Amino acid sequence: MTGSSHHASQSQAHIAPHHVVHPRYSAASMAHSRKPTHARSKAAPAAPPTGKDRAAAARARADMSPLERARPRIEAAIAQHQAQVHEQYTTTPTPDLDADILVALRVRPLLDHERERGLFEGAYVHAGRAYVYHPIGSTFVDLSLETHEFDNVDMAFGPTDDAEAVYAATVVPMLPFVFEGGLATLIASGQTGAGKTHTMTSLNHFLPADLFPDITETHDVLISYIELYGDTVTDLLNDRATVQVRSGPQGTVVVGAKQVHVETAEDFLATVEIGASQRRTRATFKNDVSSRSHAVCAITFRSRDAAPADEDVNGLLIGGSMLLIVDLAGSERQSDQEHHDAIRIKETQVTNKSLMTLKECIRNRYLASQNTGKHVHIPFRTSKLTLLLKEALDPTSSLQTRTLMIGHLAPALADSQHSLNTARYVSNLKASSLDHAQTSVTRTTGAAQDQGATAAAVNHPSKWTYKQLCRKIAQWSMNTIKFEKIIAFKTEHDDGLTSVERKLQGIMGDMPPWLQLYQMPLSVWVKECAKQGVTEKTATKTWEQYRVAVAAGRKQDTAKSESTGVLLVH
Ligand SMILES: Nc1ncnc2c1ncn2[C@@H]1O[C@H](COP(=O)(O)OP(=O)(O)OP(=O)(O)O)[C@@H](O)[C@H]1O
Repeated sequence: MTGSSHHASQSQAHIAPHHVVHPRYSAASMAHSRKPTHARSKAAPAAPPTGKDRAAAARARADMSPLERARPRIEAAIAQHQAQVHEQYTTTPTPDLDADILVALRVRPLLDHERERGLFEGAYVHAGRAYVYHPIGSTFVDLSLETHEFDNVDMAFGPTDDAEAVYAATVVPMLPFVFEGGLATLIASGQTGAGKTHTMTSLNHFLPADLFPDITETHDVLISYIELYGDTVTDLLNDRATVQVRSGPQGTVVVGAKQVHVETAEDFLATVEIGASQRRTRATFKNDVSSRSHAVCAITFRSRDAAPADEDVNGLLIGGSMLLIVDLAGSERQSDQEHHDAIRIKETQVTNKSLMTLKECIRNRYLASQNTGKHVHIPFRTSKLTLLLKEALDPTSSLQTRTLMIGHLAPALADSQHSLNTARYVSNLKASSLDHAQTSVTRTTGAAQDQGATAAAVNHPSKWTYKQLCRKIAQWSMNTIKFEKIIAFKTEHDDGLTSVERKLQGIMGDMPPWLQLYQMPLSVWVKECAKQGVTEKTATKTWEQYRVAVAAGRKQDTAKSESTGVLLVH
């Protein structure tokens, strides 16, 4: 395993200092660093490029996305950041496997077809931490990279960590807990094509070797396999018969779900294989066999010494001595749907709705864990998925539970927004862990906490007044740039509407000055500054300082789980 864990109590202590590096690689120096000179001197002398060659090269460049064009510079900046991270972190902390909530991130390898499409890596794992690089800026010239470090995850797996390593770190430690009557839940989340099914299938593949034949001496092993699509729940081990998820006096029951008794490793594998083959899949832009539904494989270990199962329960009761393996449908963004037909758009909406409900439950679980004394409602009943996961996620569950969410990240830099969403999703779940909340509360109680929170909020440029923003720009540019001449503060726009009215009418492009500046391409900024007689060097330096300030402010805002920095890609 490349990485592993952090005790919840360590998550703040481990926040890295603000990673800002200025690689300042020129295209020429990059060429030097990639090709050793002796190699070039041995090569046959190249013929000087003709006009035709130059035109072809220009055409090829125009066909490339800004990211592809900037690839050498981006990769150099990332390599430099990674070298820094290696120096900074040399050990992988051991996870606290007794925590009620554990979270992991897994970055899969880049696939051949992705490489062929010119995609390249933008996610990384080192020493139990996951890093996501996120490009900012819309053109080749003003590109920079944000670095996002996730250090409150319990485990992090990189592309070279194989399925067996993931199984050994996640499932194996859960087994004694399950045999002692606990409910262990493993949930795979992440964007479509990020590797959720790949992981969950392999966990089921390794499991029988650790169970059979010994387990059969003391326990019956029963498998149920169901699929959730919107409010429709289907039994994958019973010809896709419709079943119902209900909450009753005994707990959550999947009424009518078949429980298949397996006695050997072969039986186990064959049953799981049948269930998996019955899943609803469809080709999406990102994945040829995308799972368009959530799948839940429940493995119950019924002790022969225990009282016989409750005869009133007709189906699967989510309870103790159970391993729940949950493969969520992949999340997709609006932009991924451009290639979809009407059916797939509908599927995506259904999927996204249930994922949003799960997110809301996680958010409210976090609020509930903050010990504010207020009752926080967690809307488990809003979707079948969350109702089914209620016991696993409800802090007031009467069962002994351990829940591990593995967030899956596709490695491509082009997928960084998805990767950030997934990493934040699991980070938020970790923050809602009862163990984590207790340690945070003891470390940050009282006034110190309030002052810290206020300082963080004030530090982000979005929280500065317009005057403060102008003053900062003046200060960084040694009183040469008058920001108010570049971006005016207007409460009224040219169309006579106020900001609020524009917002209500959904008029786009109504950005506050701090965001206008953040999104302004460097070339435009330099041109505007030149009108005031400011040199390109001063304008560029000021622009860079501002982006660093935005990243630093954001780092403090999200200090619990994520630290950010900026890599300037030159
Ligand atoms: N760790 C890995 N090593 C090698 N290949 C992987 C790995 N993870 C995923 N893949 C490959 O990536 C592709 C997509 O994986 P998978 O179907 O598991 O994604 P998914 O997240 O379940 O997608 P969806 O949500 O669309 O169902 C598959 O071809 C799979 O074999």
